[in-house]
Amino acid sequence: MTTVLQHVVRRSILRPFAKSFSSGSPLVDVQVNDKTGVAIVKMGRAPVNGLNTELLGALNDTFDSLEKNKATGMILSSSIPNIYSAGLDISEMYNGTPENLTKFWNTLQSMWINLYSTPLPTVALINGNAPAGGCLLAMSCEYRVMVGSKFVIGLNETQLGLFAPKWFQDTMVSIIGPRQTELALTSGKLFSAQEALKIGLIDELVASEEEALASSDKFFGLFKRIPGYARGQTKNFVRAEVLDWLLKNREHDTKVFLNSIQLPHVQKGLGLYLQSLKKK
Ligand SMILES: CCCC/C=C\CC(=O)SCCNC(=O)CCNC(=O)[C@H](O)C(C)(C)COP(=O)(O)OP(=O)(O)OC[C@H]1O[C@@H](n2cnc3c(N)ncnc32)[C@H](O)[C@@H]1OP(=O)(O)O
Repeated sequence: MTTVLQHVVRRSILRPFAKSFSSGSPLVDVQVNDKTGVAIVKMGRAPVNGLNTELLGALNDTFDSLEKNKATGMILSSSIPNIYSAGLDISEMYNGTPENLTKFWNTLQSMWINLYSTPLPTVALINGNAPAGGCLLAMSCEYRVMVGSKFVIGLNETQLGLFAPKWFQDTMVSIIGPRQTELALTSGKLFSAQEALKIGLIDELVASEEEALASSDKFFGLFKRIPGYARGQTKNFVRAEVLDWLLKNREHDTKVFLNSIQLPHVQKGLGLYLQSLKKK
């Protein structure tokens, strides 16, 4: 079993920076700024950046490669207008075989572990709606900037007859605290941009992507004179408790997911929810 400390040390080693970069997937576009070394990673799985096994795997590979190629920071955003991510692809969870469901969940776990624990400074540039898994992606970054006030963000799983897994919940608790998380999660609340700002679920609300990029630059600028090793260790110690739970409980977490998602009433609810989305 990998402990948090082994994980931190392994991932904090510095390597030389390469200027060009390809994500290797048509679903993820990566542009690295030659001057700053900051990578803008844009999800582009039409129509709504549903997080299926392929997109999750492509994100995971991208995070790995950015670290190996020594990017200096990462902005996680979307190339789909008005959508950050609609969260987990419900089609993957509806009528899935145990094998496919297991692969899907394990890929999600790996992607999250990589994103949550990366020593790179990370910004979520939230340029669209970010329900459920979309909110998880944004919350796993260190700084959140939302562009425009018309979008919503939150963990709405209970509205689908599901529950946010412990590590989704813990990630939110680390940002807005247990009281607000309990209120939000039990009611499946999707926060408006203004509400999210007020509660601290997002750090900034700006009017344009240009402003969001300027805010990101400012955030990355905080670390100009901080040695990467010291920053990375500090980040991971702050995040250790949340991360450690999943590192130690991956199999248990997968079993809980498989048992819950295959319950007949849960499957029925997912089917109805999918239908309601398609009927719109
Ligand atoms: C124990 C289990 C734990 C884990 C549980 C869950 C975690 C999750 O992440 S579950 C996903 C929760 N997500 C949502 O509830 C969001 C649902 N989607 C929306 O609210 C809207 O689609 C959205 C606001 C994101 C975008 O709205 P529109 O731009 O108006 O698009 P449409 O609603 O017309 O959707 C277009 C197209 O995409 C399909 N779609 C939408 N979301 C999903 C999804 N999460 N998974 C799969 N497919 C999705 C939707 O059905 C439409 O399909 P077509 O009609 O076939 O084009």
